[in-house]
Formats: sequence, C-alpha cells, structure tokens
Amino acid sequence: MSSPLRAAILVISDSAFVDPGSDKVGPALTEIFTSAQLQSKGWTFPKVDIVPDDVELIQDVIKNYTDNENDYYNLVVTSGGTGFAVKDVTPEAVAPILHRHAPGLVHGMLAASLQVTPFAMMSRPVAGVRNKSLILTLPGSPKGAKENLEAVISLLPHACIQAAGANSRELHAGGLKKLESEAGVSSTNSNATKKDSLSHDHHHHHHNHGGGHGGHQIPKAHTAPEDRPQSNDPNAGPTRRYRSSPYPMLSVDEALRIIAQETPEPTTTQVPVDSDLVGSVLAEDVYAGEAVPAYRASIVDGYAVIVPSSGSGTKGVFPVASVSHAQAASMPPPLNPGTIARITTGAPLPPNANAVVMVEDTILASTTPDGKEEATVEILTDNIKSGENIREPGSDVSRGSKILTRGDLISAVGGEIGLLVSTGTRTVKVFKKPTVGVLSTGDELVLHDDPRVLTGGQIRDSNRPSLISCLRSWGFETVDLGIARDTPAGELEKALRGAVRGLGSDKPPVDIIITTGGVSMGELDLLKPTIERTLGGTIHFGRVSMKPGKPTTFATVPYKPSTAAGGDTAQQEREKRLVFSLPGNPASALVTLNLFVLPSLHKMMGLASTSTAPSPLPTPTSVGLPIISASLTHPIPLDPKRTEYHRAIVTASRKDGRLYATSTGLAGVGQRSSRVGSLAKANALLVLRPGEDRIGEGQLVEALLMGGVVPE
Ligand SMILES: Nc1nc2c(c(=O)[nH]1)N[C@H]1C(S)=C(S)[C@@H](COP(=O)(O)OP(=O)(O)OC[C@H]3O[C@@H](n4cnc5c(N)ncnc54)[C@H](O)[C@@H]3O)O[C@H]1N2
Ligand code: MOO
Ligand SMILES: [Mg+2]
Repeated sequence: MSSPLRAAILVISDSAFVDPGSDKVGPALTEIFTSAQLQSKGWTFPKVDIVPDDVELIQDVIKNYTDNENDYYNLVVTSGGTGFAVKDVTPEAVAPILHRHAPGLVHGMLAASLQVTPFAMMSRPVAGVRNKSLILTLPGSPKGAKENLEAVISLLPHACIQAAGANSRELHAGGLKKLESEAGVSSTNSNATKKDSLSHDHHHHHHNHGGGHGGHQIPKAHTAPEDRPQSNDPNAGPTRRYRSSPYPMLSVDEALRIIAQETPEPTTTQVPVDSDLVGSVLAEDVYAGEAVPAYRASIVDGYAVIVPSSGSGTKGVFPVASVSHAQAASMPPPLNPGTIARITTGAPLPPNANAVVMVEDTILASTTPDGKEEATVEILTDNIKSGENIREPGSDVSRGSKILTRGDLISAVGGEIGLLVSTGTRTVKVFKKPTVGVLSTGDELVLHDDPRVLTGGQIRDSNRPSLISCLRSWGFETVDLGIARDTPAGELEKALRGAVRGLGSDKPPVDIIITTGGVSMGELDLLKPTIERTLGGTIHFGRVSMKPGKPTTFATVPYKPSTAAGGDTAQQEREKRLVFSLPGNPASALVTLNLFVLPSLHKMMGLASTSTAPSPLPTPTSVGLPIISASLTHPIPLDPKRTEYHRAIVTASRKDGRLYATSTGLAGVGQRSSRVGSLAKANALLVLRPGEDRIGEGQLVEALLMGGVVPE
C-alpha cells in the first residue's frame, strides 16, 4: 500500500464555475486528503477542477482522469449536482460512464449522512469503477461532502488498488482484515462485502440476471434509477449480453404517442416571402397590407363608358377621348359624358366611367386624318349595366382582411405564395424546419459508390442515400453524418456528439439524428448502450410490435449549446435532441422513417399547430402519412403477432373511380426487411393488423400514402 494514491476532486457547480473564488468544497476536501493521516496512507496532493452542471463536460473531464492507462487518478470524487433540482445532473452524467457500479459505497455514504440529517434522503449519489479508477459523487455542501467522504475514506485505498487490478485473493488474505478493523467492519459478518461489492464479477452479475437460459430475462426491478433495466454493457461481451430484449414491446400507437410527447414545440422565425417559403407552415395569421386591386380596374379589353343613370343607352357612335393601358403610368384623365376611353384588361378606369364595353361589341367608325388612331367608335350593344366588367378596389382582397391562417402550409401549388405577394406581404413568421442528420452504423458498410468489388461480408451503405433522398423530398435540410464503425469503440459516440454540436460549415448542428443499424440483439449492436451509458441519454422505447421495424429505438440525448454556466431551466429543458435509431435492414429503415420520423418532423415544422378557427375547407395539415382505404387486388397472408406495413402500389381506377392496392412482392422474400426493392415503385404501406390467416381479394385495407396515387 506504499504506492502513491492520486485523487481528483471535481467541483460541479454553475456558480463556482463562474466565480472559482467562491468555491468552498475544493479546499474542504483538499484538507482531508492532505491530513497527516491520509498522507500516511499514500494519498498525494489532490487535483481540483471546476465544471458547470453539464452532462457532457462532466463526462469529458472525468474521462480525462480515468481513460489514460498510463496517467489516471485512482480516485475521482465529484461534489455537487446530486440533488433534485432540474440543473442537478451529476448522477445522470456519472452513472452512464461507470463500467461497474458500487452500490455498497452509496449505502455507506447515505447511512453516514442519515445519522446527521434526514435530508440525506434528498441526495442521489452514485459510485463505481471506470477503467482503473474509483468514482464517488458527494453532495455539494462542504460539510456534507466532508461527512460523506470521511464515512468511506478508510476503505478507499483498498478499493482503488483492487480497481487498478491487484490480485484480489492476495488482498483479501492480507490487508483486508486490517482495513476492516480500521473501518469498524467485522470480517466475520461481512461475507457479502467480500464476495460481492468489491469483486469484479459483481457488476455483470447485477446487470445480467437474465443471462441464464430460458428463464425470465428481464432484470429484477430495482428501485435506484441506475439499476433500471438498461442496454447491454458492451464491455460484458457476447456471453453476458441479454438473451432477450429488456425493452418492452410497444404498439405502434403507443410509440407514436411517446414520440409526439418528446418532440419539442416548434420555434418560429421571420422569413422573406419567396419561393423558398414553399413547404413552410405559417406561425401567424396574415392580414392583407394592400387591397387587390388597389384601383378600379377593367376586366376586359374595350372601351370605358358612362352608362346613363336610366340604366341603358350606350348604343351609338362616340369619340375616343383617351387611352388607358394596364401600365404603371399615372391615372387616365376623367371621362366627359358623351365620350369613351379605350382601355385594356387590368388598366385603371378613368374617373366618371362606370362600365366597360368589350371591343368585340364595337366597330371602328372613323380614324384620325393620318389613319393611325381611332377618332370615333360605334358601340353596338345597349345591354351594358353600370358596374359591368369592372373590379372594384379591394374586391379580390380587401385591405386588412385575413388572407392566411397560422398553421397553413405554403404549398407548391402556388396559391398561398400568390396571395401573400399580391397583397404586398414581404415577410412572414413561419415555424423553423428541423435539420436532420443521417448516420449509418456498422463495420460491414462500404460507401455506396466505392468502385471496388465487394469482398467478404461487405455491404453497400444504401440506407444513408435512400433516407437522405426521402428527407430532402419532404423538404428538410439534411446533414450527411457518414458511417460510424462498431469498432474501434468510440466512433459512434464521437459521431453522435459531433452531430449535435455541429462539425463545421457543411455539417451544422442537427435537431434530429437518425441512425440505422446496431439496434437489435447482436453483441455489436451498440446504439442503445452508447446513448444510455455514454451520452447520458434516455431510451424512450426500444422495441415496437411491427413488421418490419421491430427493433426501432427512440431516445433523447441532453445537449447544451454553450458551456456558459447558469441559464434558465426552460432553455435547458428545450436543449435535448431526438435520436431515432432505426433498424439496419434497408426496408425496415425506410418504413420506420416514414412511420415514426415523419410525424415528429411534421410536429417540429408546425403542422400540428393548426388554427382553431373553423375552416370551410378540409385542412390537409395533420401529421404523418395520410391514410386512405383501398381494395386489395389479391389476398395477402397475415402475420400472427405483429402489425405488418406491407409495401404496395395504390392506383385510382378511371373505370369505377375506386382505389386499388397491389403488393410489391408477397410475403416471404417479397416483403423481407432486407429487400429495399420492396419499396421501389411503392407509394403506400398497407396496415395489416395481425391475424390467423389471410386477408382476401376485394377486402378494404388501410393504406398509408407515401406518394401520390397512380392513375390506372
Ligand atoms: N436475435 C435476434 N436477431 C434479430 C432480431 C431479434 O429480435 N432477435 N431482430 C431482427 C430484426 S427484425 C431486424 S430489423 C434487424 C435489425 O438489425 P440492427 O438494427 O441491429 O442492424 P444491423 O445488425 O446493424 O444490420 C442488419 C442488416 O442490415 C444491414 N445494414 C445495416 N446498415 C445498412 C446500411 N446503411 N445500408 C445497407 N444495409 C445495411 C446489415 O448489413 C445487416 O444485414 O435485426 C434482426 N436480428
Ligand atoms: O422488424 Mo425487422 O425490421 O422485420 O426485419
Ligand atoms: Mg444487429
């Protein structure tokens, strides 16, 4: 026990980060380590760092302490951030990066604190080992931190040395008795301590209750949050992975409900009215700033006339007194009774004129002497009423009237853009569209355009190009996040962190991350463990009862854009990113993109924000794929358990006006989830609920439309 023991003290506090001079914990804990007693046990002068309450920063700093094999700290104690306040994230940051938990130390610290104050119950400490370092989280008050540390300190040298890899038998045989007596623990009734808490096997044991054969494999319910069923520990290897998924199987509806709940409310932005507006949703009601037309305008080419108040009497020969063209020039002069004015469609009416006669209802009577201009024109009809062929100012759109409503989608048809620009609307408030990052995962993947012949188990990365195309066609900005390999470890973590932070000008930060692959039961299916254990994220679901797409996983990861301390909690709450981890099989990835990601994107772009005002028109603004019914052109066998999303072509018959659905390939190979071709030409997913037998020809089925209906 003579080798030096190195300790790092990490003070986690927004306020101490801003004003290091205000920190009292660092000095208090330093004092303990530099006491004569501890120095004699081998402790050296500790290192002290301060970080704000930020999951990523906490993890980064701790990993710096623990991940360098040649230069690591034996003990890392954090202080602060273990309470129940929203900003308290220390356990969330530390628990996921522990390789092995040490609940015994947690008990020890809590028991000691409880003797001092019942408020100890309000602390949420975690403890465990990462690589060769022991990590403890202490409370944030100098007094509490000291008490907790003092409660366990005498055992720590032993634990640290064991964590660093000393032979445990030797330690048990020799030093343990001495240590126990120092700590007031009797070795005779501490079998559990010796066998479990400190032994290397403990963690695996603990996380893999289901590791046996056949039995009920969901780990026993524990109460502490760090003990809830979690993803595989990647360090445990294939022999110790779960042999059945610890994630409950959700229905598609339940999964969609969770996604809607976790998807943040849309944010807004002011943008110019131009063609880039197509595909955006208005975040405000829009009122006409100008009347259309702004002046009394002619609807036809012809002659402006004064219809007598008697109601008729336009027939006859009249001198052409002036000309009014549809142009930006000044208004024409007033019309005198007994004269007419030539006018073009859309041109302003001369004052006094009250109707326009179409040129077809006239003949030329005489010309000017040079023959180039009309002198007099004969009107052949007597059938013109006052107001005829005239658009009154504001009769198309009156100034100040509501032209579009919050929640309206600016379509590519052009009507909304036309309405906005015609009334002089130069900018509008819209909902910001999310940016989506797409990441492929897997060692087997090669770039889709790699010219080399495939060897061994190589697969072309088809998911990234197909998903990115689909997302772009929906009108979303995409960021290509490339391929993350399963090995070496850490690529996935790096890629996910980079996606959230942004990786330069061509890779801006994304709002939503989509990954494909690595979410099922293989020992290299690393998505779930990386999200949960490394990024401190939350997996909201990890399995859905559907075919294809069963391992579809949905998570959120915490994110703070700046390292600035403090900040309002509402802002922090908003700063999480959605992660859709879709199955790697190409058909599964595309189907689940359509089914799960699209509704979330729709909500984020404001499509769920329709105005409450009643509209005479059906609002085409619900989220996700539109659903219709179509009749089957052939029978399809049903899956006994899972709802199938069967790829099909829906056509509209010109003969009977009905919609028909035809499979792109029948069950078995045709609809196999690896067969991306099942989506070629498909414009619909038939929703086939599980059943015993088959659904027959001519039956009506629900169809989710991915593309336009094809005329037959
Ligand atoms: N024991 C079990 N095995 C599997 C289960 C299960 O419940 N128990 N689920 C199956 C189902 S369903 C699916 S879907 C897949 C999902 O697999 P992963 O999401 O873990 O994906 P990978 O294992 O990484 O790859 C599966 C498959 O897809 C190919 N792939 C992956 N990425 C791409 C890409 N970007 N482009 C083209 N192809 C890709 C990969 O090479 C594999 O062939 O798990 C079943 N297993
Ligand atoms: O559920 Mo998986 O997506 O069928 O192959
Ligand atoms: Mg897999």
